Amino acid sequence: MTETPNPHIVDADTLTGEMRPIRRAVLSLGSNLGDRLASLQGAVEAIADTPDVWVTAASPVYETTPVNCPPGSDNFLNAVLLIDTTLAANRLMDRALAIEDAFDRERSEVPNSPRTLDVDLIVVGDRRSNDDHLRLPHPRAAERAFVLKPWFDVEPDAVLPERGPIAELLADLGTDGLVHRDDLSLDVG
Ligand SMILES: Nc1ncnc2c1ncn2[C@@H]1O[C@H](COP(=O)(O)OP(=O)(O)OP(=O)(O)O)[C@@H](O)[C@H]1O
Ligand SMILES: Nc1nc2c(c(=O)[nH]1)N=C(CO)CN2
Repeated sequence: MTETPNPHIVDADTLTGEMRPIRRAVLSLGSNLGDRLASLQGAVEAIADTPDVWVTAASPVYETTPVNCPPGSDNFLNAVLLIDTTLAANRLMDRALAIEDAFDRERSEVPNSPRTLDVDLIVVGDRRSNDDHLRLPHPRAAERAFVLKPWFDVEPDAVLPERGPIAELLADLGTDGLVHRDDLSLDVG
């Protein structure tokens, strides 16, 4: 449900027909199972192949210590993508889940269990949502250096709505547990 101060104001996601604004979105990619780089690169290609989505930047790749994961979990590779899209945010969420499935993502009852691919929506324009299916901005992004650092690399002046400039959030959080893998990169074509 989109939050808007005036219920008669129609959110962009409820518009039908030809007119849809282009919005900038930030996607976080993660993998700590299988061929991690291949999964991240595959996700970039699948997102780039999505109609009405244009990938504008891929961040550097970071090797990151698992945060709030089961004991013994392996390190992640994490990166961030900037996209422009005219897709409704819910359609983008559906697409992200389908891409995870295509890369053999298994869903477990165990929170934060190892995964071949995680595609999270961090922000989609100024869209707010508080559905189980789609929470925007991502409710845990502000506490995640593995999201904020790669995002900062590609958009240093970005602001996380209601939380503030990501540069400030990152300065408070620090970057312990993150290693820039300058031997790895994502190709946006
Ligand atoms: N902004 C969002 N990005 C990704 N998934 C979201 C978002 N908001 C809600 N979801 C929902 O969360 C579910 C995916 O949860 P998943 O198991 O991938 O969480 P996770 O990535 O392990 O943990 P976290 O949400 O803390 O990153 C999906 O059902 C998806 O619809
Ligand atoms: N380092 C790291 N830790 C995590 C990650 C992640 O992508 N990287 N994702 C999580 C749930 O989405 C939980 N913990």
